[in-house]
Amino acid sequence: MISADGLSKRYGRREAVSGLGFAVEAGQVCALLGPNGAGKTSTMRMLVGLSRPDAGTARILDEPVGLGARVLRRVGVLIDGPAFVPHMSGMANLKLLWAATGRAWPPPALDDALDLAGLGAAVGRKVKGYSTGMKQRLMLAQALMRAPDVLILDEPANGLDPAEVRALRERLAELARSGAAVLVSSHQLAEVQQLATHIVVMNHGRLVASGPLDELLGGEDAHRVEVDDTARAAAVLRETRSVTAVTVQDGAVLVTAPGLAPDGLVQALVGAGVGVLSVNRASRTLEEVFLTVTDGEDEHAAR
Ligand SMILES: Nc1ncnc2c1ncn2[C@@H]1O[C@H](COP(=O)(O)OP(=O)(O)OP(=O)(O)O)[C@@H](O)[C@H]1O
Repeated sequence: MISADGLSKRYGRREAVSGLGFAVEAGQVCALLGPNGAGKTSTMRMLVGLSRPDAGTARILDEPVGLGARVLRRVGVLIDGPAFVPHMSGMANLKLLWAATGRAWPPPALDDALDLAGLGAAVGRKVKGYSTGMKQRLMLAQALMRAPDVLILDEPANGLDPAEVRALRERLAELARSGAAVLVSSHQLAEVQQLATHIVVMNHGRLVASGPLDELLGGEDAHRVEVDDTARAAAVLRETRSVTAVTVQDGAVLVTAPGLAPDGLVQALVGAGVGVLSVNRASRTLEEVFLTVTDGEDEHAAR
């Protein structure tokens, strides 16, 4: 539903996005992650036709994207924020933005979108009196009111309080369940871990990791094994069939072994004379994965 193929963008001599490729299918909530300046916003702008790639293609629902492309009517977008007219009410601003689509008022999902925005009577007040969070929620309402098949949201949780973040998460999950493809950028890794089904991680404009969240976190194939001799255990496991990765960390051995049950690991170790104290599932946090694939670059979400 959303695809980037060889997407590249330069600003002067700086290459903001380099040969980026990924896809988001219907039913997926994909989080686009990366340290500050990694190229997330530049990528999203190209995906919705707000800027032209220097190379590569952006497609939505199998159609190439460009400024004013028809397919964009089916996309809910929150990037940089729409320019609300400050002396008009929230509702009048929504009407104005909707008028640009050439379709009759009201939009198909207006009530749900307003519900999520939770502005209540304030939707009738002038936007210039809105707080940052209220403006952000009005922006979300404009992205969601069209009942989009595709959502592309740049840091949608910015300025929202925890209850609002949760409501947003639930709504995005609901939209994905009903067949939408959702791409969100975020710095809030703990939040992303609860929301995303897939992740794409960028660093310095390039793709550094992508795939289903479960797989990237280790899934069922990763184990943490406590033994009496980590060096020997690591050597034995590296020679064991099905084992694809072995690392020693904090006095334990982390093993990835697709298709091998914990019993198999214990047998291999005990058979080689290594004492096994415990074997547990070793899923990593998204923060650990993020810091590993971005070489620990500053990430303000790590707070
Ligand atoms: N219009 C522009 N002109 C010049 N340089 C730009 C422009 N937009 C972005 N850049 C540069 O391109 C790089 C990628 O920026 P981008 O905003 O896409 O990153 P980001 O991952 O969204 O960052 P953040 O998480 O801080 O929002 C940065 O080095 C940025 O300074």
